[in-house]
Amino acid sequence: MITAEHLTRRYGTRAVVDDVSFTARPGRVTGFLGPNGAGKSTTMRMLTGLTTPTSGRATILGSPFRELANPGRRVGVLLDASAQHAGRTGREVLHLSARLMGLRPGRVEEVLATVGLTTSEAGARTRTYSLGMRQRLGLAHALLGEPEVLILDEPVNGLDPAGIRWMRALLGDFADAGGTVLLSSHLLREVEAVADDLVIIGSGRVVAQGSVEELLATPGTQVHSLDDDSLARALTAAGHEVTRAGAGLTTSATAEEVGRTALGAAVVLTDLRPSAATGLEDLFFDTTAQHGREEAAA
Ligand SMILES: Nc1ncnc2c1ncn2[C@@H]1O[C@H](COP(=O)(O)OP(=O)(O)OP(=O)(O)O)[C@@H](O)[C@H]1O
Repeated sequence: MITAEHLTRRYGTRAVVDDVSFTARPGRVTGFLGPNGAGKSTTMRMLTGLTTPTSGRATILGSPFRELANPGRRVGVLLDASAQHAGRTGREVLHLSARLMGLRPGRVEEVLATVGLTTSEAGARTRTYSLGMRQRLGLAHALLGEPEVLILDEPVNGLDPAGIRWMRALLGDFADAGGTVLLSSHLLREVEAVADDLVIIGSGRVVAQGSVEELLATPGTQVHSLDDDSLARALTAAGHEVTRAGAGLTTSATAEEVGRTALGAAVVLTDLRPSAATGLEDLFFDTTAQHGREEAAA
C-alpha cells in the first residue's frame, strides 16, 4: 500500500506538486499518468524520501519511506534507468546491491532471468546498454530484494511493443501475487495497457482518479457554473460522483439531475453537456489539455 496525503512541493512560489492525495492498493497496478512536467517524478521522489514535501505526507506499507528498515527488501524503486554506474556491468550493479541487502546467493541470476537480460548482456558495461536494456536492468534492480511494493518512473519508456507486453505480464503477475505497483507514464496507451487503477495529474494537481473501467465508462455530464465548489458539494451530497476537469466538473449525474441540484443549491449553470470523455483517451485529453500539454498521447 502506498498513500499520498495532501503532498505539496513548492519551488520558490510555484507549487509543482499541489495537494496530491491518492492510494495505490495491494493486488493492483496503479498508473500515474500526466503530461511532461506535470509533477510525476517529483511526487515519486517524495514517496521515496528523496525530496522533502513542503507539506503533506507519504507512507509506504504504513511508514514514511525513510523509516523503513532495509527498504530495498520492502520497496523496489526505479526512478532513473540511466543512473547506473556506466563502467560497471549489469551483473556487477546487481551483485553490489544484493550484498548490501544481504540477499541469498543466486538471487542475481534469478532476477536477470526474470527481466530477460542474457548472460552476455548482463556481462556488458551499462554504458553500452540501449534504453530498453537499461529499463530491464532498472527493473531487475527494483525486483532484487523481493519487495512487496514497486515504484517505477516511466519504466515502459524505450521498450518496444513486445517489451511493453512483457512488462505488462510481469507487473500483472507481481500484483496478482499481492504486490502493489505504482508506475508513471506520460503515454496514455502504455499505461492503459498495464494499469488497473489510474491517477491522472496535470500541473501538479490530481485531475481524475479511479479504476480504468470506471474512468473508461464515464457516461455523465460536463458542467460549468458560476460556483463549481458549491455545485460539486451539492452533487456529492446527492450521491453523484464528481471529478474536477480543470475549469468545470464532470459528474455521473444526468443533465436533468445536475439542473435540479443546481436549482436546489442556487448555482447558475453556464454550460451543460454530455460528458465528452467516452474513452480514456478523451478523458486524458480533457483533463490534461487545460494544463497546456497536447503531446501526451502521442
Ligand atoms: N529541483 C527543482 N527545482 C525547480 N523546479 C523543479 C525541480 N524539480 C522539478 N521542478 C519542476 O517541477 C515541474 C514538475 O517536474 P517533474 O519532473 O516532477 O514532472 P514529470 O511529470 O515527472 O515530467 P516528465 O514526464 O517530463 O518527467 C517541472 O516544471 C520541473 O521543471
